Amino acid sequence: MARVAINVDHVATVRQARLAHEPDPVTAAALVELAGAHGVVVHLREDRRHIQDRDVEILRKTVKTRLNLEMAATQEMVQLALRIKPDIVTLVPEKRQELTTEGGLDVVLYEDNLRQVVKTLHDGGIPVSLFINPDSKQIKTAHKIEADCVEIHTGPFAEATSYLRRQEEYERVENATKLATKLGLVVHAGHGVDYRNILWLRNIREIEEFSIGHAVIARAVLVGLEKAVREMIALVTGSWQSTV
Ligand SMILES: CC(=O)[C@@H](O)[C@H](O)COP(=O)(O)O
Ligand SMILES: NCC(=O)COP(=O)(O)O
Repeated sequence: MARVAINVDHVATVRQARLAHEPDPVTAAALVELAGAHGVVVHLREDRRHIQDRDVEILRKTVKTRLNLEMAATQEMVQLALRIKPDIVTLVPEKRQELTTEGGLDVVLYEDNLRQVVKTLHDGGIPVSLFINPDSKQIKTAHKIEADCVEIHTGPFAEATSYLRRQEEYERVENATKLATKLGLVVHAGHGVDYRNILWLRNIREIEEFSIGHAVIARAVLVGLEKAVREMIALVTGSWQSTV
């Protein structure tokens, strides 16, 4: 059975919208672990638009499952990872202007630099995953530069608007997963995974872990809203003496 790691970035997105203290991704991480998640994922972006350095430092002390730090393959981030020592680093491409990660890391183009970054992280005792498109060249190069794991980018599959496109993208994810597994790489999958498309992806048995963020945080806002409003009304009417 595949593991489920929950990305709590967008708890921090809400907090940063007001530069407030809440909601706290550290509290969210504790709750996702209580709910049975097998890991916590955070993407420390270079522009610090959601997760902050302090969050990662505290999470390193509080996460009891596995802390997966997603980051760009830059000197700054590598030094930070070596200091904080997450359980695994996932190297992802980053563009300042993007709304979210737009594509996989081009391991073929940046082979030499990525080999060096993988080695530096390994020397620091940190396993490395590469977030890549479901493409055989990318997978073979990830294996060549001694990554431990690949996270197959499921965004194009998730965004497919017709059944035919979805089927094609699903097959790409499936073939890529099988090739990576054959080469001995651990396979994770993520981006855009939601409560509907997971019913397809869960059939790919070789995927060892799903990395899911936005869909879970978005649903949490909605399924938790009713309780939050009832609690506020109870406080206003005096029918509940809160200890919040
Ligand atoms: C690499 C990936 O697919 C996600 O972790 C994503 O980058 C989350 O962060 P954003 O939503 O800021 O893109
Ligand atoms: N690596 C993917 C991830 O952490 C979450 O992506 P999303 O579910 O927020 O699209």
